[in-house]
Amino acid sequence: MNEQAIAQAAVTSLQAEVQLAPKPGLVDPESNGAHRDMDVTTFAASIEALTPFFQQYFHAGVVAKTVPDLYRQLRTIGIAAENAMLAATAGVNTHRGANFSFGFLLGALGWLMQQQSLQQIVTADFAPLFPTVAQVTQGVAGDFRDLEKKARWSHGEALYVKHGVTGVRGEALAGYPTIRHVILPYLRKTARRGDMRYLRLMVHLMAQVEDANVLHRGGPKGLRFVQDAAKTLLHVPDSHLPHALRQLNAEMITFNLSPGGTADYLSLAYFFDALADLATTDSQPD
Ligand SMILES: CC(C)(COP(=O)(O)OP(=O)(O)OC[C@H]1O[C@@H](n2cnc3c(N)ncnc32)[C@H](O[C@H]2O[C@H](COP(=O)(O)OP(=O)(O)OP(=O)(O)O)[C@@H](O)[C@H]2O)[C@@H]1O)[C@@H](O)C(=O)NCCC(=O)NCCS
Ligand SMILES: Nc1ncnc2[nH]cnc12
Repeated sequence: MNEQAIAQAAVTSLQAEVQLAPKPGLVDPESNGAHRDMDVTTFAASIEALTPFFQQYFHAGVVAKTVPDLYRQLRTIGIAAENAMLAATAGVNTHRGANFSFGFLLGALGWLMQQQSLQQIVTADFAPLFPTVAQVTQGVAGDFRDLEKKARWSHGEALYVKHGVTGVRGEALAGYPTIRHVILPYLRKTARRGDMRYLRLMVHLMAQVEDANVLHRGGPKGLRFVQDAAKTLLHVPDSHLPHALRQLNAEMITFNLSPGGTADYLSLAYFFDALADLATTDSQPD
């Protein structure tokens, strides 16, 4: 298994997410959703800037000697990656959350692959990866300490102080339960590839993810609106889903709501599908 192939899987996953349409409140080729400061070209520039860091995350895991060393290395790379992204997007936050999640997942995967092959990990439904991520990210808990001393809070820090919401950090510390218990079981049930499979996954995620972006913009009422609207769409047939999603997009633009966390989980879903494909191709005799 070469490092480049795994890093490239992350790149193509982010590209696939932006191209998927229609995504209520989010950027896609049809609509910029509830965003005045970004479009598909902003995301293309962001992905290009992040590309070299994905291999660095994975390689850091492959060569790490201890988990604390790996954590420190990943956060150092992560800050450099975030700065490169912001330079490429003129300061617009396209993928801060995605960079965070891909960074720790790629690093944990590299660490795990010091002992196991990708085929073994995929055959086990990625089960060993989640406790490994939870172990590697334990240092993230420090992000929640002494926040009252900080002059400025990020959106996530403010949500933690005001509502006790832990956002993407909480997911990482818990070993990404949304991937393990929502995304992967869904992907295993729906073998068909294609947009409808991911649009339906998006609806499932919007119905249950405590999306920090939606909370930041719309508060608990905004989050309830998005989750209730998505629950309704769970029962819409495939033939009617694109139209219903476009209608919800119009409403979310009106209310200025954008489920950025759900978008990142879609990227991660494409990524786990790509890893399963890599494991399959890698196991086939030449
Ligand atoms: C840990 C950081 C991500 C710090 O960021 P922050 O403190 O803001 O953390 P959160 O708000 O908790 O979440 C950050 C992003 O994570 C995504 N997200 C939200 N909810 C969830 C969830 N429940 N589970 C998983 N992921 C979630 C989301 O990211 C996506 O949306 C952003 C784009 O949408 P937009 O609405 O434009 O966002 P903003 O511009 O912020 O809002 P507006 O001003 O426009 O209204 C984009 O980031 C997507 O990826 C959340 O935004 C991390 O930045 C950090 O610590 N960085 C330092 C470097 C580092 O350590 N990296 C680790 C590498 S291993
Ligand atoms: N397509 C998208 N639109 C808005 N925010 C996002 N964050 C990640 N992907 C996104």
